Amino acid sequence: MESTFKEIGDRQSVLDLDPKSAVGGGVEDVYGEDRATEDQLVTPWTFSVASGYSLLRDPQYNKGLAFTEKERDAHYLRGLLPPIILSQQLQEKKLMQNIRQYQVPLQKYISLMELQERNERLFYKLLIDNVEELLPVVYTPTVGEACQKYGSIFKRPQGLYISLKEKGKILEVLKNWPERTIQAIVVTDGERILGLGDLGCQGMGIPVGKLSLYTALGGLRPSACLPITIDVGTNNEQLLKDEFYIGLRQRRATGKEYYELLHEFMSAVKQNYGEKVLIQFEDFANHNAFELLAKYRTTHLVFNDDIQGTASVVLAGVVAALKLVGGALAEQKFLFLGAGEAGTGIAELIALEISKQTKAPLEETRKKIWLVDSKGLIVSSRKDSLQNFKKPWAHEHEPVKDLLDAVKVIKPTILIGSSGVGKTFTKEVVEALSSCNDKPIIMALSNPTSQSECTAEEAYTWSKGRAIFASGSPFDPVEYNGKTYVPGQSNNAYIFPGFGLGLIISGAIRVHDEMLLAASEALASQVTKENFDKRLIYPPFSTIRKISAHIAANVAAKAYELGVATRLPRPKDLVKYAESCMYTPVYRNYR
Ligand SMILES: O=C([O-])CC(=O)C(=O)O
Ligand SMILES: [Mg+2]
Repeated sequence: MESTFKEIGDRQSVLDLDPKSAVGGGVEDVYGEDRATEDQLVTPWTFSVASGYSLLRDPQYNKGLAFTEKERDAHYLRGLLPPIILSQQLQEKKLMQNIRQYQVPLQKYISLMELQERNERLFYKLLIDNVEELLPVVYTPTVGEACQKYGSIFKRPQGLYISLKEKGKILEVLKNWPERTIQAIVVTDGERILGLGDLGCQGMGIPVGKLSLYTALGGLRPSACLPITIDVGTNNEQLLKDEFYIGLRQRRATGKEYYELLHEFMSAVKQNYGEKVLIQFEDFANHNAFELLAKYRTTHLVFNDDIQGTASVVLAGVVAALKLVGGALAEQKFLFLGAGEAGTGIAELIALEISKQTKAPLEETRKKIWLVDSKGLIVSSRKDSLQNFKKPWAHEHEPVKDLLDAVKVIKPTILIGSSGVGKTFTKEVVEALSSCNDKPIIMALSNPTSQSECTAEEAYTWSKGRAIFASGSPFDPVEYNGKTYVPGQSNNAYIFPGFGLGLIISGAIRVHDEMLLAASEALASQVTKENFDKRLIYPPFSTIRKISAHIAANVAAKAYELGVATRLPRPKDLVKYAESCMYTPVYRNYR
């Protein structure tokens, strides 16, 4: 960055960023051992610029109309801005007014992405201060539509694209990224974007959105986050025919070709960024997701958000819901629609937790959990034809052809939708579930909203107001029989930002399942009496940074306990430490 500025012109100024002006006394955007590295990179909070003009065009440093008189004098900004000076607060007010004028969610998305590319601190300030309103814009459901149209709304690359063309050169490609200190990577191959299927290279919207949440909800520095899309082609015929499609125009590479590229990628990441860089696998198709996770979890700091992040958030919701409904986890009967990453991932984590609580072997606790896939209930007679990740769930039972029949014979207390297919919790299904439960727990997890197994309104109406309901994408509160019901959002966004923060502040080098249980426990413990009184099983997103600090602390504590934390000595108060490490996007003063 420094050299770029130096090269542009002959005039130079030194931007001296005053650490005292930042909330947290200047420790805000550095973590543990990386603190030294980061300080070296910007020592002492200084970098050179050629002109105010380039300063205004650098999203990391630009403050727009918030540059002070002194800064305008010192950094060649005179005349480049209108005379007025706005506070960050007023800038926020103006932006929110603008965004609210847009009726179409995608327009809001585009304007927020433009802000991110123009003034990063203002983007994050806005997102943090208006998280409940803006989360559905930068994240599900709108991000799904953005990916579908990414080819036409794409303006500037927001992450790294690694395609088959880069085979043999991935290390060089990583070096093209301007930031050297990377702490978190979210990577997709675009094959199963939310419940929308194969969007190929246009899946980039997902790693970009997830990493925005890493910063806004979990406090990671934006510059330490790297979104990556691996492009091995797409099997989406529509995209292949689309003249504006931005990815490789070929069908997906599979088998050896696919795994060699992925292996080169994983090795290059470790070589370039070290073993403490976190790699989050996101929205891979089932057939690769399980294999990649199994292969790399013993050599890299990785987790799969759809398998493990989702599992952790759902377990937390179930534990909280049982406080409303009564009964122990081990007494519940679970039925899933969908036996892919989310379904089997959640099922396994629940079985693990029951096993931990009751000391019963995992093979026994799994028997409380039943899964339905597109061919009906997963039962032992189907075992030979099942994919490996489904086999643990093939219990002894007569074949059952569909979800409705499965609800009738299994009589679950908790129904979980993880199929990626919308409108599958029909009136009959919800009524059958409600006929055997006073307070049926329904989780319709598939995203975006169009793929939700049912809507909040349907769940409350068909259960006659008795359901405890949560969904992957947000729904507005519902009026039913004069009462207002507020649905919960059971989305891995509650977990991954704090989870990642916990891994990073402890210098963890591996992810273990116990760490996911620790995250889940921390989230469930953040549901207050006030939330329960409203029948909420998750705390509101407005308190997410506090929640993330608690999750991070619990995860870090577990990492130390398991001996996979490398940041020594262990900070005494991990919650305080996590909070002190979080990036805050308040403007800094430039001397
Ligand atoms: O992105 C989300 O909203 C949750 C998620 O991981 C998915 O649906 O794949
Ligand atoms: Mg996902």
